[in-house]
Amino acid sequence: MLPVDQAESIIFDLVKPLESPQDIQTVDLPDARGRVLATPVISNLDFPHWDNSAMDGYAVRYVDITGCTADHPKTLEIVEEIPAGYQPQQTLQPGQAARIFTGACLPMGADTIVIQEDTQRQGDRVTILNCPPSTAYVRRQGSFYKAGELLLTPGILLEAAEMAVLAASQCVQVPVFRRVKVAIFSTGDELVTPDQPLGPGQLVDSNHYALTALMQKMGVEPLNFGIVRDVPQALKQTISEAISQADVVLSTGGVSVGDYDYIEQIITELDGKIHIQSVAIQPGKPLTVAKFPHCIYFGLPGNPVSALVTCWRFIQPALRKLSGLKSEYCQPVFINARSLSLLQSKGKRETYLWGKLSVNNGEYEFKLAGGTHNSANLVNLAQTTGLAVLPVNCTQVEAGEVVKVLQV
Ligand SMILES: Nc1nc2c(c(=O)[nH]1)N[C@H]1C(S)=C(S)[C@@H](COP(=O)(O)OP(=O)(O)OC[C@H]3O[C@@H](n4cnc5c(N)ncnc54)[C@H](O)[C@@H]3O)O[C@H]1N2
Ligand code: MOO
Ligand SMILES: [Mg+2]
Repeated sequence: MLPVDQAESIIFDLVKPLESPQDIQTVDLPDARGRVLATPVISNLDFPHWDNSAMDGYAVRYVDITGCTADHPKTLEIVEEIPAGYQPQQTLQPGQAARIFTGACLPMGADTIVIQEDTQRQGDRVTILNCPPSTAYVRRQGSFYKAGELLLTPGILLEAAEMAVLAASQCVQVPVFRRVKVAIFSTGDELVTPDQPLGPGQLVDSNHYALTALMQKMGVEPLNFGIVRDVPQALKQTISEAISQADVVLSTGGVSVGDYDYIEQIITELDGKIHIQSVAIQPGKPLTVAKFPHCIYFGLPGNPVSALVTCWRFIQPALRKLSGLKSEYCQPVFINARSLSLLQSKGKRETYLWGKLSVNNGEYEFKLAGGTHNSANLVNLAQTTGLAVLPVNCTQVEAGEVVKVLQV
């Protein structure tokens, strides 16, 4: 049994991120959300594009109003009104001001904005009652970003803020990495789909739904290979198709030591190289990891909790790396939280106990899910947001103590 951290680094090293030109595609801007940026984005626009006003008020020449106060006000002639989107026509001369609004271009000659609250208007004249600092409320062209500099770096996930940056820089065709293809199948003679009647000893293939949902959430492309019987020939057929079509294969079941557990044997027959056969993790011990020339194979344990916990712990970070995300975005997130519950483990394997991670009065808390903690019990896995981690040899964490929690 490999320690969890060793298994983690073997998996991470096996994964080679998408980076070749064939892995890059161009998508229309509206379709870029949730994708990973593949090449640097550089804009030929300055941000702000022009000197403009940050407030509604008057554009002035600072020299004209220096030192003025309510007791010693200064009156200026208004020569122009400049709403946003309008190109100023006048250059301010001594003693002149322009009415200006937030986001509107600064007229030539102006260097400072006086907010309208500090003024009094009389027809085409304005009296300045308070002198702001020089250059107040002026957003200078290029002060946020200079054209030609790096705007967005590759390997980032495109979400709301990045979409705004792309749109603002008029990047309407976005270079992104293609979606990673993940083949999913479940193995077991006992399995039926949710719509089939349950015969004696049968069980619904819930793993398919768990894994597909997680893959959809991650933005990868799941390929559904269905349920495969515990028949070596059928398994061999499915595995060879899956490894030829996908970047990653996720199967569940058939990786333990039972007479119907064929996965490792078939991987070997198909010339896959097995790197991991079991991990000192509870649940999830028989996790099997193998490499084919163009594909990584994860044989997840069949028990529903074991399948999902190994995915959260190992597969999600690996898929992030494969998708082209920078390594700083790939690591699992662990949080120190105060446990509200007594946590227990046999101490032999690194133990993951499921429950709710939440924040109370600014402090993270972990509450163990009620009911039975058994790798076959998927019922109390619902609503899990964190997995408390008890290291090997740690058999108990008292309620009130701090525990490391994997955020899921
Ligand atoms: N003698 C030993 N037996 C077992 C060991 C061991 O070390 N020695 N390890 C146990 C552990 S730990 C686990 S985890 C399981 C893993 O078993 P497999 O990966 O071989 O999975 P199966 O035997 O095919 O199924 C296990 C369990 O899960 C149910 N299952 C399977 N597929 C699905 C599915 N798609 N959806 C829902 N449930 C599924 C299946 O019915 C079994 O109950 O092995 C232990 N045994
Ligand atoms: O590893 Mo198994 O998942 O303990 O049941
Ligand atoms: Mg088995």
